Amino acid sequence: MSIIQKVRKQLSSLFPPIKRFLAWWRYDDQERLRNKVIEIWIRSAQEELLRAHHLLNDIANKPFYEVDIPQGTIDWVVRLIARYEAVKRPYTPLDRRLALRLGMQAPALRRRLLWLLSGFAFAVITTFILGLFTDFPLFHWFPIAILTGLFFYIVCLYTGYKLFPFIRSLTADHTACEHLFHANLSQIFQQANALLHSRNLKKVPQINTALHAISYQKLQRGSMQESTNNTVTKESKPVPDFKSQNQTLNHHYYPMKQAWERFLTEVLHLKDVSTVSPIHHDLGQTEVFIWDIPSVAFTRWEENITRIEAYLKKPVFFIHRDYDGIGTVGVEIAKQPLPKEIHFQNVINLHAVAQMPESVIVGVNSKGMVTWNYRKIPHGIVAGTTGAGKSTALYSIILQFQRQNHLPMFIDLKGGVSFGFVEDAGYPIATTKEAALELVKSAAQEVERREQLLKEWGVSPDIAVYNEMTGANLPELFVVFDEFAQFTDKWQGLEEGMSCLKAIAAKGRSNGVHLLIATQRPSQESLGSTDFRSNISFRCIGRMDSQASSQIALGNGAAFERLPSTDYAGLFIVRGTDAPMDSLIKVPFINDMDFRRLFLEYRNPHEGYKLGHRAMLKLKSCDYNDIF
Ligand SMILES: Nc1ncnc2c1ncn2[C@@H]1O[C@H](COP(=O)(O)OP(=O)(O)OP(=O)(O)O)[C@@H](O)[C@H]1O
Repeated sequence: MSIIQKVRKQLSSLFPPIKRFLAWWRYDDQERLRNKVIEIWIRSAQEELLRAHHLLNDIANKPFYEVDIPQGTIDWVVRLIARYEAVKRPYTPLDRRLALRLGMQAPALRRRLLWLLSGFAFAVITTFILGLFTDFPLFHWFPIAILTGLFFYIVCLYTGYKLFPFIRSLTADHTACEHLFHANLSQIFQQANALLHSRNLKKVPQINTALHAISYQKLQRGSMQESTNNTVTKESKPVPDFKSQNQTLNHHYYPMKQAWERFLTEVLHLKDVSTVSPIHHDLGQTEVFIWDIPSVAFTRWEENITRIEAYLKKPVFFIHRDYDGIGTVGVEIAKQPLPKEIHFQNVINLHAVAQMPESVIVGVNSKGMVTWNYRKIPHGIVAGTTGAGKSTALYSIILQFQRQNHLPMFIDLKGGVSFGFVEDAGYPIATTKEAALELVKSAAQEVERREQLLKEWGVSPDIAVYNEMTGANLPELFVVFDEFAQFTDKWQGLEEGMSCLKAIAAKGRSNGVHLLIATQRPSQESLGSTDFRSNISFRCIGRMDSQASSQIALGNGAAFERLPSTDYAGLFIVRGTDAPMDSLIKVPFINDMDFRRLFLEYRNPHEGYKLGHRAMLKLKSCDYNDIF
């Protein structure tokens, strides 16, 4: 081996760590800091709630006359739970001072120091060079150095580490906070809340006092609001009073009475509809009409969702077969239509999303965010006619996969028009059918390899448990098809490709290999056999241009009948999410440029991961938490 080759070999072994260091320097600083802030935020909220829960537990285990805890402490517990009940997000611990302190301590400080030093060095070198060639008095270097240092420092303030927009986005982004709350705190909160309202604790006079104080305050606040509302709407028409808690038993007047009566007579062909009236429950964002009409079967309500929406001019949220277990049909109506457009940045906080490793946000319905848990429902399809917003839906899901450190792999047979750039961030992409076949084959091999690994380790259920037990870092893989029909056109590799896809669809869940398929026109041919289709249970279906396509995608005509024929961009019917079946959602909008920018901000942490091979090149992730 010549000397040059030896040197080159030595140097090449240096490159990966240098590359990794540069990637860390460029991409991870803010990410890590934000994750840390969120972690601290959640942890302190958790501690708070746990303290409250333990205290309530203590009280519950004592006879009520032996409770000698000061009233102030009990007030604190009751208020804490009431506050979390009203606003579902962690509270004060994320104050500006804390975040700022964190921000100042870590990378920002380091970066600013670097700028300052470079400014200083620059000034010294310049004055020295000037001194060499001219009779520039050298003692001037000191004020010049100070000025240049200051200049660089100001530059870094503007271009460097931006913390405030993050705080603003985190505190303003209520939905994301709610999601964080739901993922991390809801269980402990519910336990504490249930305990607080248990029969045992209601006997404790101190708790009663605290509860009364809170409800009194609420009442006062309510009456104040009412009086302000009255002054504002003095001239408006009187509104029927449905305030009595959350239901009305007024059988003569209920909201949308005329519309309902028309629906009952014209669609359900009932006579004398004035004698039937629903019980009305107001649930905040939605309202339920509970109908007790034995002659109308549940399926007739379900079949007529589109008509109900047309008569009431409001979207149906869900039809309950047995509302509250009282054997009657409950038609839940959203009070407001879905927003015309919601922007990705306002709904999805990528830093919060990184904390929820099993699910991604797909969109919002009338009650809030709708998520897809890909560990439970491993494969998905996004379909819709041209302009339905499939790409947008894919973009927001893919960005979330990426931030959760999973490994999306792309098959873009339009020659890489949509996803070609992902290569720049180190993600695999196939742009020809042959390459696609290779990718699909190696994904299927990966399923087998992982199956083997799980068997060897005796880990029965899934790859997440395997990772936890062995300390391995096997990423969840997502094979994303941009337009599936292009892959399933007749060609010689189709049969082999489809059999690999079937294997992934059947065995991918426990092995962490997923399919996400986008297509314009779902058909028998383009979606393959029924058993393949039935394994793809997450459905996100936009407007379809025919009843038949909707039938294939959803098993009913909803995507053709229920979704409007104009202005349908971003509206989807979803299945396999945490929302009720066939929920109508709006997908957040993100344009191509923003998607590209956000995607390229983050480099593939699993670069070099060899699919289907036993030996893997693992990028060892550094634990930079110690900077705190
Ligand atoms: N969530 C959304 N909210 C509002 N408008 C949207 C949304 N998604 C998409 N749109 C609008 O619809 C247009 C088409 O969106 P997109 O390219 O995602 O559709 P598509 O279904 O992928 O279409 P094609 O199949 O032709 O590629 C966008 O340019 C945008 O104006």
